[in-house]
Amino acid sequence: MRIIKTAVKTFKYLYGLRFEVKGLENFKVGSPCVIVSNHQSILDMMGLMEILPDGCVQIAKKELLYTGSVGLVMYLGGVIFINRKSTSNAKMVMADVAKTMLSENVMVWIYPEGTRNGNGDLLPFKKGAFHLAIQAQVPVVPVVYSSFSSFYDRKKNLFTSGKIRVEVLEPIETKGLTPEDVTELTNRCYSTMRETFFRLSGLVNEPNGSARTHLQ
Ligand SMILES: CCCCCCCCCCCCCCCCC(=O)SCCNC(=O)CCNC(=O)[C@H](O)C(C)(C)COP(=O)(O)OP(=O)(O)OC[C@H]1O[C@@H](n2cnc3c(N)ncnc32)[C@H](O)[C@@H]1OP(=O)(O)O
Ligand SMILES: CCCCCCCC/C=C\CCCCCCCC(=O)OC[C@@H](O)COP(=O)(O)O
Repeated sequence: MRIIKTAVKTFKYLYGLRFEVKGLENFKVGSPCVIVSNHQSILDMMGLMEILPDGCVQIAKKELLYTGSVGLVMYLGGVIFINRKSTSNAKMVMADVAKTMLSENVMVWIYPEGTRNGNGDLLPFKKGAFHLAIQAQVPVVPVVYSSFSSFYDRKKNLFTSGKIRVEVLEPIETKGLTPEDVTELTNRCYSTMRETFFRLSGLVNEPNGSARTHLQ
């Protein structure tokens, strides 16, 4: 993954993107942890590699394994593949990940929205990442990337150069939590990340829950 990271980090110069990063010290939890971040597009791969800590593996949809050389590189890079369409299968894989995290002292990076989302807000979170953290009794470390909408037109797949703000938030402890606490933990993480997303993106969180730029 270190090799992939070095290679992918250079792409930002190609695309004229800059990253403004805050809170990297929050990765130093001194133990495995589950990192959760918002997911807007394939460009997130650059954002991922920009701050990816050593000894951190990612959870990906299994379809990506069958994307030729990229799938092979991901496999060799230690990416864990899940079948999003089968909750029972995904649960089994994640239960194994909880054990491996502790035995091999690795962090796990998951996109709790479960899919790319360029709508200028966060999708409701899936609960797998939070079950994993509670099963392994490790902290959740939220990471938020500002909206790409200021420089990336998803429909035309075109983008100009731009700055992406990234914030690593305070770890959320799960020691002592049980599966009954998953919904509360998910919601707490969701609201903290959504608030940060609007702040970093210069968006105002309308009372009815929608978002608009404060420039409008
Ligand atoms: C030069 C070029 C080189 C290039 C090289 C390559 C460079 C890149 C390398 C890095 C690659 C990074 C790749 C990133 C790719 C990212 C993706 O693919 S994102 C899509 C895949 N990821 C996810 O989907 C993760 C988020 N999803 C989940 O966590 C889901 O919860 C799930 C585990 C998949 C289950 O799906 P679903 O059933 O839809 O989810 P829920 O509604 O949350 O759960 C339903 C139900 O089940 C309960 N539950 C969920 N998980 C668990 C569990 N682990 N244990 C127990 N119970 C679980 C949950 O609580 C719900 O029940 P409830 O009664 O409603 O509470
Ligand atoms: C066209 C822009 C190209 C920008 C290149 C940026 C750097 C790319 C680095 C490596 C390229 C290969 C990365 C392969 C991993 C792709 C990750 C990804 O974004 O998969 C989508 C998945 O999460 C969710 O799938 P869906 O949104 O549900 O379907």
